[in-house]
Amino acid sequence: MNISIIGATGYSGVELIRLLKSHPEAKIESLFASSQAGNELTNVFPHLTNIAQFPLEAIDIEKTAEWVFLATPSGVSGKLVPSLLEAGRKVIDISGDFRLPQETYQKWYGKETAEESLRQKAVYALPEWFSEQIKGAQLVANPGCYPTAASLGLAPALPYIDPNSIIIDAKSGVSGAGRSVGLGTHFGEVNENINAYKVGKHQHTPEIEQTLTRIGGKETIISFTPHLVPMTRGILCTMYATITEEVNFQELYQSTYEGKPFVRVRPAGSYPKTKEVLGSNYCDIAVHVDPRTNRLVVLSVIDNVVKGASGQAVQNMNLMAGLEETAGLEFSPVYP
Ligand SMILES: NC(=O)C1=CN([C@@H]2O[C@H](COP(=O)(O)OP(=O)(O)OC[C@H]3O[C@@H](n4cnc5c(N)ncnc54)[C@H](OP(=O)(O)O)[C@@H]3O)[C@@H](O)[C@H]2O)C=CC1
Ligand SMILES: CC(=O)N[C@@H](CCC(=O)OP(=O)(O)O)C(=O)O
Repeated sequence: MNISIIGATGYSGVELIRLLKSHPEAKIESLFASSQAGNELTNVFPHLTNIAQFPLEAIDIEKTAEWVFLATPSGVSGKLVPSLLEAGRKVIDISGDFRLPQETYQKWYGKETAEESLRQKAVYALPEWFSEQIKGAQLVANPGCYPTAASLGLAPALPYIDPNSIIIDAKSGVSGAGRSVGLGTHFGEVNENINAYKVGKHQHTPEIEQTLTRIGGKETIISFTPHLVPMTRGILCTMYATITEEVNFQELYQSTYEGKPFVRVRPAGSYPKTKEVLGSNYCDIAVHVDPRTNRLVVLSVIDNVVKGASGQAVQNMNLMAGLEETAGLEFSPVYP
């Protein structure tokens, strides 16, 4: 499979290069960037010396290979995808441009995206829940990082909780904000610090609601508060919901995710840590029942750049191509 990456010099782009270099069926053919076009990949990322030698090209649809990953900031793929589809490419979009209905996207991202008729061609690609739709798709919208951790963590419980009681308290490392320099991710601002941001207005709120509504079959409105924590990679979601029907949640989660290679339901009473999934495509989940408050507490951890972006994108490529879902992704987390 010949592959192009657009946005190859960002954190998800460079993670795609790492994963695809050791994928048994994939061959990276070309890399595209924006401000770095004209430069060499190893000038931007010296850690890839003798591993990946590529020029960084200015975006040119004609020069793209059959499989195209878009790892560009929001607002870019909405403009590129029409020509990519016309050229017959298979497209995996890591950005948020094709995840939401056009109007909802414009409201929450404050940007334009593709026409709704085109947007509807995209399959929302959370593989553990929508694999049948992903197989054979030409365009997939890779889920966001927080929506991946939150949706995988809450989905099995939906028939047994009040969908409008859900509270998601999430923490992310700074790589979630991308590689470009900004005051919010400056060392002096992040180190020895923790802060909430975008309370009540984070762009992943409607995406999580859309996914839970679709899986649970009931209109779901959530409270979602993300926090920035002083680490590089990783997301922990601590999620609360009122229980409406008593079931054995541990057994429910284990049976739901049986045969799903990248979701590991941890033993009852566990406290998964972000380092236990670092650099891997796993999402580790633990469920706790608090009988005093009648609440379910779910803990879910991922590496935001792998299961939250590029690893899940490769998992989706595997499904689209009819390969083993795990191809190129069977490695252990890095520890410590
Ligand atoms: N980081 C994460 O954990 C996750 C990110 N995402 C999403 O993935 C996408 C990429 O994120 P991330 O890798 O963090 O971003 P980065 O900011 O690290 O990288 C952005 C990439 O896009 C290129 N780029 C910048 N502006 C433009 C433009 N106007 N047109 C074309 N290309 C452009 C940059 O090229 P150059 O360097 O040459 O300027 C760079 O290669 C975003 O939409 C993000 O929201 C989704 C899930 C998780
Ligand atoms: C820590 C941090 O800043 N994370 C980013 C993650 C967003 C992202 O990846 O953007 P998409 O909307 O394209 O999915 C944020 O909260 O905005």
